[in-house]
Amino acid sequence: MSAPSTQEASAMDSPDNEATAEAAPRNEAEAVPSQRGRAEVRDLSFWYGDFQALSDISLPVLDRQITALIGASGCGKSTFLRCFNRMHDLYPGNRYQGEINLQPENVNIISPGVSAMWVRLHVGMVFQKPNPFPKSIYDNVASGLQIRGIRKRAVVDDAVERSLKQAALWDEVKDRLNTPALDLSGGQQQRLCIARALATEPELLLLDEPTSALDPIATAKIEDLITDLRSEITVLIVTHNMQQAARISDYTAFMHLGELVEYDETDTIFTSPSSERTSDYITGRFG
Ligand SMILES: Nc1ncnc2c1ncn2[C@@H]1O[C@H](COP(=O)(O)OP(=O)(O)OP(=O)(O)O)[C@@H](O)[C@H]1O
Repeated sequence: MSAPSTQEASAMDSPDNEATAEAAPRNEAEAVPSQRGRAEVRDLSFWYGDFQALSDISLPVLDRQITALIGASGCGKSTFLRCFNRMHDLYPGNRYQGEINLQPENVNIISPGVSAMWVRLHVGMVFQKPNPFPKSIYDNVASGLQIRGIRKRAVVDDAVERSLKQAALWDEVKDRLNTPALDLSGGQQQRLCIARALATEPELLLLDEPTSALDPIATAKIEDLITDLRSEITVLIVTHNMQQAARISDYTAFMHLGELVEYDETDTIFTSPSSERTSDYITGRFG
């Protein structure tokens, strides 16, 4: 990762950013075993204008683990995820409160003193619908590196190959890297978007229902690649699919009406949740 600018460095040094990975988790996060946090969310609230969409959420996002966000439609899963790459900054009137401290830099990434561009270079995001640029396969994956000023051909070539391999797409595209990305199938396009996000070696990868637009075979390939990435990268994934959360995640956070109801190891959430609301949701009694 490149060093942040002076302004960003000073933001890191500010008292707002004193939380550390080892700091004692609070609220729901207390159930979590001691393990290194990639990000620590503390008392996060968020407003769309006058509407409060998130209330006082605290949880850790553990390093090189897959954390799933589940909950009924409108509970705030996407709103929560989008705080991590400052997507909400694009619209005036939106307001954050609290902290999301990214490690190892120990930067509160929702602090106004930290640039959204810096955050997006450290936190990658993949959306529900595949959205490749209308460029070649190679240029799609190389785009994030170019934004970072990395132009040396050999370095970019290596990063493109590594990322496409990580996204389990290399074997299918290695002989046609200069053909249009939009000629790929939907499932291939989504794996390309994952490769594009991985190319800048993000500390955290956000996935917002990455398989909801895909058929079961393409979905299985994406699930396999996410679980293969587990040893290398930290993943935060929104999913409507309970089976998917149970299959691929290590930890699960259940949200309801903008609040975090329960956060625990995925096995515990699905076999013996402590909240009746969680139990009702995962057994299909509501939502
Ligand atoms: N741009 C916006 N302006 C105002 N309110 C919004 C905006 N986007 C979302 N909301 C509201 O914020 C709440 C949370 O929405 P969000 O999309 O985060 O929920 P979700 O759990 O991701 O839902 P889904 O599973 O249906 O995608 C909802 O009440 C929604 O109507």
